[in-house]
Amino acid sequence: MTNDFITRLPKAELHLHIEGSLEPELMFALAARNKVAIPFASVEDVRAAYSFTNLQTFLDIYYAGAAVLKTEEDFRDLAVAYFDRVAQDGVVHAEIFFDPQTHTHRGIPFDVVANGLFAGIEEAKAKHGMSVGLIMSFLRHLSEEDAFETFAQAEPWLDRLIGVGLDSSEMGNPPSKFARVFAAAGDAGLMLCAHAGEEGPAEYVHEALDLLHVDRIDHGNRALEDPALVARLARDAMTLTVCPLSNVALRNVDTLENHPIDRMLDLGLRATIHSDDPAYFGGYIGENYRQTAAARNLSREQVVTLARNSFLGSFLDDETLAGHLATLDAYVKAN
Ligand SMILES: Nc1ncnc2[nH]cnc12
Ligand SMILES: [Zn+2]
Repeated sequence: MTNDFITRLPKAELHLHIEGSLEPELMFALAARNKVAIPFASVEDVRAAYSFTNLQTFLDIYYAGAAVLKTEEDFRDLAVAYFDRVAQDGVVHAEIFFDPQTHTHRGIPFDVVANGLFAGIEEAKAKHGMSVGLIMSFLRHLSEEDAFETFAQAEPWLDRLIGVGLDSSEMGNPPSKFARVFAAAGDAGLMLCAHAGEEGPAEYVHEALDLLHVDRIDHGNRALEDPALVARLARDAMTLTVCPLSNVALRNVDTLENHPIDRMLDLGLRATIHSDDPAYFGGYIGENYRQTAAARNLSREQVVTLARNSFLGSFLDDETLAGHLATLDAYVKAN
Protein backbone atom coordinates (compact mmCIF):
# COMPACT_ATOMS: atom_id res chain seq x y z
CA MET A 1 0.00 0.00 0.00
CA THR A 2 1.53 3.31 -1.07
CA ASN A 3 1.14 6.67 0.61
CA ASP A 4 -0.49 7.83 -2.60
CA PHE A 5 -3.19 5.15 -2.22
CA ILE A 6 -3.93 6.44 1.30
CA THR A 7 -3.87 10.10 0.29
CA ARG A 8 -6.31 9.72 -2.60
CA LEU A 9 -8.54 7.22 -0.77
CA PRO A 10 -12.01 8.83 -0.60
CA LYS A 11 -12.73 9.73 3.02
CA ALA A 12 -14.87 11.90 5.28
CA GLU A 13 -13.54 14.27 7.92
CA LEU A 14 -15.83 14.12 10.96
CA HIS A 15 -13.64 15.63 13.67
CA LEU A 16 -12.15 18.99 12.79
CA HIS A 17 -12.34 22.23 14.72
CA ILE A 18 -12.19 24.96 12.10
CA GLU A 19 -10.40 27.25 14.57
CA GLY A 20 -7.80 24.49 14.86
CA SER A 21 -6.99 24.82 11.16
CA LEU A 22 -5.66 28.36 11.63
CA GLU A 23 -2.12 28.10 10.28
CA PRO A 24 0.50 30.50 11.72
CA GLU A 25 0.86 32.17 8.29
CA LEU A 26 -2.86 33.01 8.20
CA MET A 27 -2.75 34.03 11.88
CA PHE A 28 -0.06 36.60 11.02
CA ALA A 29 -1.89 37.82 7.91
CA LEU A 30 -5.15 38.29 9.85
CA ALA A 31 -3.36 39.95 12.79
CA ALA A 32 -1.94 42.52 10.34
CA ARG A 33 -5.24 42.95 8.47
CA ASN A 34 -7.20 43.47 11.70
CA LYS A 35 -4.46 45.30 13.61
CA VAL A 36 -4.56 42.73 16.41
CA ALA A 37 -1.42 42.34 18.51
CA ILE A 38 -0.21 38.75 18.92
CA PRO A 39 2.51 37.68 21.34
CA PHE A 40 4.75 36.20 18.62
CA ALA A 41 7.50 37.78 16.53
CA SER A 42 7.39 35.34 13.64
CA VAL A 43 5.68 32.30 12.16
CA GLU A 44 8.57 30.18 13.48
CA ASP A 45 7.99 31.68 16.92
CA VAL A 46 4.36 30.54 16.80
CA ARG A 47 5.29 27.01 15.75
CA ALA A 48 7.90 26.84 18.53
CA ALA A 49 5.16 27.61 21.07
CA TYR A 50 3.22 24.51 19.98
CA SER A 51 4.57 22.11 22.55
CA PHE A 52 1.80 20.80 24.76
CA THR A 53 1.70 18.67 27.88
CA ASN A 54 -2.07 18.11 28.06
CA LEU A 55 -5.36 19.34 26.62
CA GLN A 56 -5.44 22.58 28.65
CA THR A 57 -1.97 23.74 27.60
CA PHE A 58 -3.16 23.41 24.01
CA LEU A 59 -6.53 25.08 24.59
CA ASP A 60 -4.90 28.16 26.14
CA ILE A 61 -2.91 28.78 22.93
CA TYR A 62 -5.78 27.76 20.65
CA TYR A 63 -8.21 30.30 22.19
CA ALA A 64 -5.51 33.02 22.11
CA GLY A 65 -4.85 32.33 18.41
CA ALA A 66 -8.55 32.69 17.57
CA ALA A 67 -8.39 36.37 18.63
CA VAL A 68 -7.21 37.35 15.13
CA LEU A 69 -10.56 36.22 13.64
CA LYS A 70 -12.84 39.24 13.49
CA THR A 71 -14.77 39.66 10.24
CA GLU A 72 -16.92 37.50 7.99
CA GLU A 73 -14.08 37.55 5.49
CA ASP A 74 -11.68 36.14 8.13
CA PHE A 75 -13.96 33.19 8.85
CA ARG A 76 -14.50 32.65 5.14
CA ASP A 77 -10.73 32.69 4.45
CA LEU A 78 -10.15 30.25 7.31
CA ALA A 79 -12.73 27.81 5.96
CA VAL A 80 -11.58 28.11 2.34
CA ALA A 81 -7.97 27.43 3.33
CA TYR A 82 -9.05 24.28 5.16
CA PHE A 83 -11.19 22.91 2.34
CA ASP A 84 -8.54 23.69 -0.29
CA ARG A 85 -6.03 21.77 1.82
CA VAL A 86 -8.11 18.64 2.43
CA ALA A 87 -9.40 18.45 -1.13
CA GLN A 88 -5.83 17.19 -1.74
CA ASP A 89 -6.28 14.50 0.95
CA GLY A 90 -9.18 12.65 -0.67
CA VAL A 91 -11.80 14.34 1.53
CA VAL A 92 -15.14 14.22 -0.31
CA HIS A 93 -17.32 14.95 2.73
CA ALA A 94 -16.61 17.06 5.83
CA GLU A 95 -18.58 17.67 9.03
CA ILE A 96 -16.71 20.42 10.80
CA PHE A 97 -17.04 21.97 14.26
CA PHE A 98 -17.02 25.62 15.15
CA ASP A 99 -16.95 27.12 18.66
CA PRO A 100 -19.28 30.15 18.62
CA GLN A 101 -18.62 31.06 22.26
CA THR A 102 -14.89 31.55 21.54
CA HIS A 103 -15.97 34.44 19.33
CA THR A 104 -19.16 35.80 20.89
CA HIS A 105 -17.32 36.16 24.22
CA ARG A 106 -14.88 38.51 22.43
CA GLY A 107 -17.71 40.61 21.07
CA ILE A 108 -17.92 39.02 17.60
CA PRO A 109 -21.61 38.49 16.75
CA PHE A 110 -22.78 34.92 16.11
CA ASP A 111 -24.04 35.99 12.67
CA VAL A 112 -20.61 37.24 11.58
CA VAL A 113 -19.09 33.84 12.38
CA ALA A 114 -21.90 31.86 10.75
CA ASN A 115 -22.10 34.08 7.63
CA GLY A 116 -18.35 33.81 7.08
CA LEU A 117 -18.17 30.04 7.60
CA PHE A 118 -21.15 29.38 5.32
CA ALA A 119 -19.60 31.58 2.62
CA GLY A 120 -16.48 29.39 2.81
CA ILE A 121 -18.57 26.23 2.78
CA GLU A 122 -20.48 27.31 -0.34
CA GLU A 123 -17.19 28.09 -2.05
CA ALA A 124 -15.78 24.65 -1.16
CA LYS A 125 -18.88 22.86 -2.41
CA ALA A 126 -18.68 24.70 -5.74
CA LYS A 127 -14.90 24.42 -6.15
CA HIS A 128 -14.30 20.87 -4.89
CA GLY A 129 -17.71 19.19 -5.21
CA MET A 130 -17.50 18.27 -1.51
CA SER A 131 -20.51 17.75 0.70
CA VAL A 132 -20.14 19.73 3.93
CA GLY A 133 -21.99 19.99 7.24
CA LEU A 134 -21.44 22.46 10.08
CA ILE A 135 -21.67 21.42 13.76
CA MET A 136 -21.96 23.98 16.55
CA SER A 137 -19.90 22.98 19.60
CA PHE A 138 -20.59 24.15 23.11
CA LEU A 139 -17.60 24.96 25.31
CA ARG A 140 -17.90 22.67 28.32
CA HIS A 141 -15.80 24.85 30.66
CA LEU A 142 -18.64 27.40 30.42
CA SER A 143 -22.06 26.95 32.02
CA GLU A 144 -25.09 25.20 30.57
CA GLU A 145 -26.86 28.55 30.80
CA ASP A 146 -24.22 30.02 28.48
CA ALA A 147 -24.77 27.09 26.10
CA PHE A 148 -28.50 27.84 26.13
CA GLU A 149 -27.79 31.49 25.27
CA THR A 150 -25.66 30.34 22.36
CA PHE A 151 -28.41 27.96 21.27
CA ALA A 152 -30.82 30.93 21.25
CA GLN A 153 -28.40 32.99 19.11
CA ALA A 154 -28.21 30.05 16.70
CA GLU A 155 -32.00 29.88 16.33
CA PRO A 156 -32.10 31.56 12.84
CA TRP A 157 -29.38 29.15 11.67
CA LEU A 158 -30.71 25.88 13.07
CA ASP A 159 -32.02 24.56 9.76
CA ARG A 160 -28.56 25.04 8.23
CA LEU A 161 -26.63 23.34 11.06
CA ILE A 162 -26.42 19.55 11.10
CA GLY A 163 -25.67 19.05 14.77
CA VAL A 164 -24.25 20.16 18.08
CA GLY A 165 -21.06 19.04 19.79
CA LEU A 166 -19.31 19.44 23.12
CA ASP A 167 -15.63 20.34 23.44
CA SER A 168 -12.98 22.20 25.48
CA SER A 169 -11.65 21.21 28.94
CA GLU A 170 -13.01 17.74 29.61
CA MET A 171 -11.86 16.94 33.15
CA GLY A 172 -14.33 18.25 35.71
CA ASN A 173 -16.87 19.16 33.01
CA PRO A 174 -18.82 15.92 32.50
CA PRO A 175 -21.51 15.48 29.84
CA SER A 176 -24.18 15.48 32.58
CA LYS A 177 -23.67 19.26 32.88
CA PHE A 178 -25.23 19.69 29.41
CA ALA A 179 -28.09 17.18 29.45
CA ARG A 180 -30.85 19.80 29.10
CA VAL A 181 -29.31 21.80 26.27
CA PHE A 182 -28.58 18.58 24.36
CA ALA A 183 -32.21 17.54 24.84
CA ALA A 184 -33.29 20.89 23.37
CA ALA A 185 -30.93 20.44 20.40
CA GLY A 186 -32.25 16.92 19.83
CA ASP A 187 -35.83 18.22 19.95
CA ALA A 188 -34.84 20.78 17.30
CA GLY A 189 -33.86 17.90 15.00
CA LEU A 190 -30.08 18.28 15.31
CA MET A 191 -27.66 15.37 15.42
CA LEU A 192 -25.65 15.08 18.64
CA CYS A 193 -22.01 14.38 19.35
CA ALA A 194 -19.66 15.01 22.25
CA HIS A 195 -15.97 14.78 23.01
CA ALA A 196 -15.73 12.04 25.64
CA GLY A 197 -12.92 9.82 26.87
CA GLU A 198 -10.19 11.99 25.35
CA GLU A 199 -8.70 12.87 28.74
CA GLY A 200 -11.76 12.14 30.81
CA PRO A 201 -12.69 8.70 32.18
CA ALA A 202 -14.83 5.99 30.58
CA GLU A 203 -17.63 7.18 32.85
CA TYR A 204 -17.89 10.34 30.69
CA VAL A 205 -18.48 8.14 27.64
CA HIS A 206 -21.30 6.38 29.53
CA GLU A 207 -22.77 9.79 30.35
CA ALA A 208 -22.55 10.98 26.73
CA LEU A 209 -24.52 7.89 25.70
CA ASP A 210 -27.03 7.75 28.56
CA LEU A 211 -27.57 11.43 29.37
CA LEU A 212 -26.82 13.27 26.13
CA HIS A 213 -28.03 10.45 23.81
CA VAL A 214 -25.26 11.20 21.34
CA ASP A 215 -25.15 9.83 17.82
CA ARG A 216 -21.35 9.89 17.75
CA ILE A 217 -18.46 10.00 20.23
CA ASP A 218 -15.46 12.24 19.54
CA HIS A 219 -12.21 10.51 20.59
CA GLY A 220 -13.50 7.84 22.99
CA ASN A 221 -10.02 6.43 23.65
CA ARG A 222 -10.55 5.83 27.36
CA ALA A 223 -13.58 3.65 26.66
CA LEU A 224 -10.95 0.94 26.13
CA GLU A 225 -10.50 0.81 29.92
CA ASP A 226 -14.05 -0.51 30.33
CA PRO A 227 -14.73 -3.86 28.58
CA ALA A 228 -18.50 -3.67 29.11
CA LEU A 229 -18.53 -0.21 27.51
CA VAL A 230 -16.44 -1.47 24.58
CA ALA A 231 -18.97 -4.29 24.06
CA ARG A 232 -21.83 -1.80 24.13
CA LEU A 233 -20.16 0.61 21.67
CA ALA A 234 -19.39 -2.28 19.32
CA ARG A 235 -22.91 -3.72 19.56
CA ASP A 236 -24.46 -0.32 18.84
CA ALA A 237 -22.01 0.46 16.01
CA MET A 238 -21.24 3.77 17.71
CA THR A 239 -18.72 5.77 15.71
CA LEU A 240 -15.57 6.96 17.49
CA THR A 241 -13.82 9.84 15.70
CA VAL A 242 -10.22 9.14 16.69
CA CYS A 243 -7.42 11.67 16.16
CA PRO A 244 -4.00 9.98 16.40
CA LEU A 245 -1.67 12.98 15.94
CA SER A 246 -3.78 14.92 18.45
CA ASN A 247 -3.59 12.05 20.94
CA VAL A 248 0.21 12.08 20.76
CA ALA A 249 0.54 15.91 20.75
CA LEU A 250 -1.66 16.15 23.87
CA ARG A 251 0.08 13.15 25.47
CA ASN A 252 -3.00 10.99 25.76
CA VAL A 253 -1.03 8.32 23.88
CA ASP A 254 2.77 8.22 24.32
CA THR A 255 3.75 7.47 20.71
CA LEU A 256 2.00 6.74 17.43
CA GLU A 257 3.64 3.31 17.53
CA ASN A 258 1.52 2.59 20.62
CA HIS A 259 -1.70 4.06 19.26
CA PRO A 260 -4.72 1.76 19.84
CA ILE A 261 -6.47 2.42 16.51
CA ASP A 262 -6.10 -1.16 15.21
CA ARG A 263 -6.98 -2.57 18.62
CA MET A 264 -10.20 -0.59 18.39
CA LEU A 265 -10.95 -2.15 14.98
CA ASP A 266 -10.07 -5.63 16.30
CA LEU A 267 -12.54 -5.09 19.16
CA GLY A 268 -15.27 -4.42 16.60
CA LEU A 269 -15.45 -0.69 17.27
CA ARG A 270 -16.46 1.63 14.44
CA ALA A 271 -13.34 3.77 14.74
CA THR A 272 -12.28 6.33 12.15
CA ILE A 273 -9.29 8.67 11.72
CA HIS A 274 -9.48 12.48 11.77
CA SER A 275 -7.30 15.51 12.43
CA ASP A 276 -8.87 17.52 15.32
CA ASP A 277 -6.70 20.68 15.10
CA PRO A 278 -4.31 20.12 12.20
CA ALA A 279 -2.53 23.50 12.35
CA TYR A 280 -1.50 22.70 15.94
CA PHE A 281 -0.89 18.93 15.90
CA GLY A 282 1.35 18.50 12.87
CA GLY A 283 -0.90 17.22 10.15
CA TYR A 284 -4.17 17.19 8.26
CA ILE A 285 -6.30 14.09 7.80
CA GLY A 286 -4.07 12.56 5.12
CA GLU A 287 -1.04 12.93 7.39
CA ASN A 288 -2.97 11.29 10.25
CA TYR A 289 -3.80 8.31 8.01
CA ARG A 290 -0.33 7.97 6.50
CA GLN A 291 1.63 8.33 9.73
CA THR A 292 -0.70 6.02 11.68
CA ALA A 293 -0.68 3.41 8.91
CA ALA A 294 3.13 3.42 8.93
CA ALA A 295 3.52 3.47 12.71
CA ARG A 296 0.99 0.67 13.30
CA ASN A 297 1.76 -1.22 10.09
CA LEU A 298 -1.91 -1.14 9.14
CA SER A 299 -3.07 -3.38 6.32
CA ARG A 300 -4.74 -2.01 3.21
CA GLU A 301 -7.97 -3.61 4.44
CA GLN A 302 -7.72 -1.81 7.79
CA VAL A 303 -7.09 1.55 6.10
CA VAL A 304 -10.07 1.03 3.80
CA THR A 305 -12.21 0.06 6.82
CA LEU A 306 -11.24 3.34 8.53
CA ALA A 307 -12.34 5.29 5.46
CA ARG A 308 -15.56 3.26 5.15
CA ASN A 309 -16.28 3.92 8.84
CA SER A 310 -15.91 7.65 8.22
CA PHE A 311 -18.82 7.52 5.77
CA LEU A 312 -20.89 5.14 7.90
CA GLY A 313 -20.41 7.43 10.90
CA SER A 314 -21.38 10.58 9.02
CA PHE A 315 -24.72 12.36 9.35
CA LEU A 316 -25.39 12.04 5.61
CA ASP A 317 -28.77 11.06 4.22
CA ASP A 318 -28.98 7.49 2.86
CA GLU A 319 -28.74 8.48 -0.79
CA THR A 320 -25.65 10.69 -0.46
CA LEU A 321 -24.07 8.08 1.81
CA ALA A 322 -24.66 5.35 -0.79
CA GLY A 323 -23.01 7.59 -3.41
CA HIS A 324 -19.88 8.11 -1.31
CA LEU A 325 -19.64 4.39 -0.46
CA ALA A 326 -19.90 3.53 -4.16
CA THR A 327 -17.09 6.02 -4.90
CA LEU A 328 -14.96 4.37 -2.20
CA ASP A 329 -15.64 0.86 -3.55
CA ALA A 330 -14.82 1.92 -7.12
CA TYR A 331 -11.54 3.48 -5.93
CA VAL A 332 -10.52 0.36 -4.02
CA LYS A 333 -11.30 -1.85 -7.01
CA ALA A 334 -9.35 0.35 -9.41
CA ASN A 335 -6.26 0.89 -7.23
N1 LIG B 1 -8.97 18.02 21.13
C1 LIG B 1 -9.87 18.84 21.67
N2 LIG B 1 -10.49 18.47 22.80
C2 LIG B 1 -11.37 19.28 23.36
N3 LIG B 1 -11.69 20.46 22.89
C3 LIG B 1 -11.10 20.88 21.76
N4 LIG B 1 -11.24 22.02 21.07
C4 LIG B 1 -10.40 21.95 20.02
N5 LIG B 1 -9.74 20.79 20.03
C5 LIG B 1 -10.17 20.10 21.11
ZN1 LIG C 1 -11.71 17.71 19.02
